[in-house]
Amino acid sequence: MKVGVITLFPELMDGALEHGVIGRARTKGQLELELSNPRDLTADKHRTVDDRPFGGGPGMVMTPAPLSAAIVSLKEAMPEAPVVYLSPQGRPFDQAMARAWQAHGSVILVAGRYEGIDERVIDRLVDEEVSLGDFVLSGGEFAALAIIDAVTRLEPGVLGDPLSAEEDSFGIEGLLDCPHYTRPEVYENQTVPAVLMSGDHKAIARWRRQQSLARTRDRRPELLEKADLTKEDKVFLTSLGPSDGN
Ligand SMILES: CN1CCN(c2ccccc2CNc2ccc(C(N)=O)cn2)CC1
Repeated sequence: MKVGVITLFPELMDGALEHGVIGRARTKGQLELELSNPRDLTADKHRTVDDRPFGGGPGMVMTPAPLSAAIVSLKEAMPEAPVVYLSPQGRPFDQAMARAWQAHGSVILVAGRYEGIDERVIDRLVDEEVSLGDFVLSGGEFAALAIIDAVTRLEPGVLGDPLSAEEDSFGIEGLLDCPHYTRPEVYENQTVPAVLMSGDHKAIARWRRQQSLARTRDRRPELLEKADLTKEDKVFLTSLGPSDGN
């Protein structure tokens, strides 16, 4: 997987992607990260990357020239990669998008700062505007990091057990994950569901599936509409009483 990121804070991106699963994927060459800083592509002495907004108003806007130069430099290195701008105005990011970008093999992410970027850069160079959710961040970097993590996990060989990428929430046809337990068997007088201690793998799989179904119905019923449920799933769901919301 090749990921390009345009950011004014390359060290922030680098540092956050040196650890754990993602750090190992970089070491193993499963994830290639290419960063481009618009400040390095400025022409003036003060290395200016922002300016006041036309029409007035608070804050600053990222100027088009250095930002465009940074995007073009990564497009040259990754000509097939879609250019994705992270912003609250974007299409909601989801697991399907992560799978699509992993399958495509490369993506260029534009992390905005200030009040945003000059619209002419979006018109000319951005293929897609994407949002992590309805909230505001100081910059697009943390949104880019979340996307890089979600996409890299799907790269074959990155996760020890390939099934766990599938078993993540939204991996099992979009159902929420079941509860997890580990040692000690009794913790603060709380025990572990007996079925998990039974060694009956069929019963354990059924319990986990039913927990996922019940949780999804209680917390995110709209996801159930999109999930492809078996007959047994549907029988179980009808057997549940009114949702307790947890
Ligand atoms: C104070 N301003 C900071 C800059 N910001 C802004 C505006 C436009 C583009 C990028 C940003 C960077 N912020 C992001 C980015 C993504 C998300 C998301 N939901 O994916 C939330 N926030 C607007 C607000």
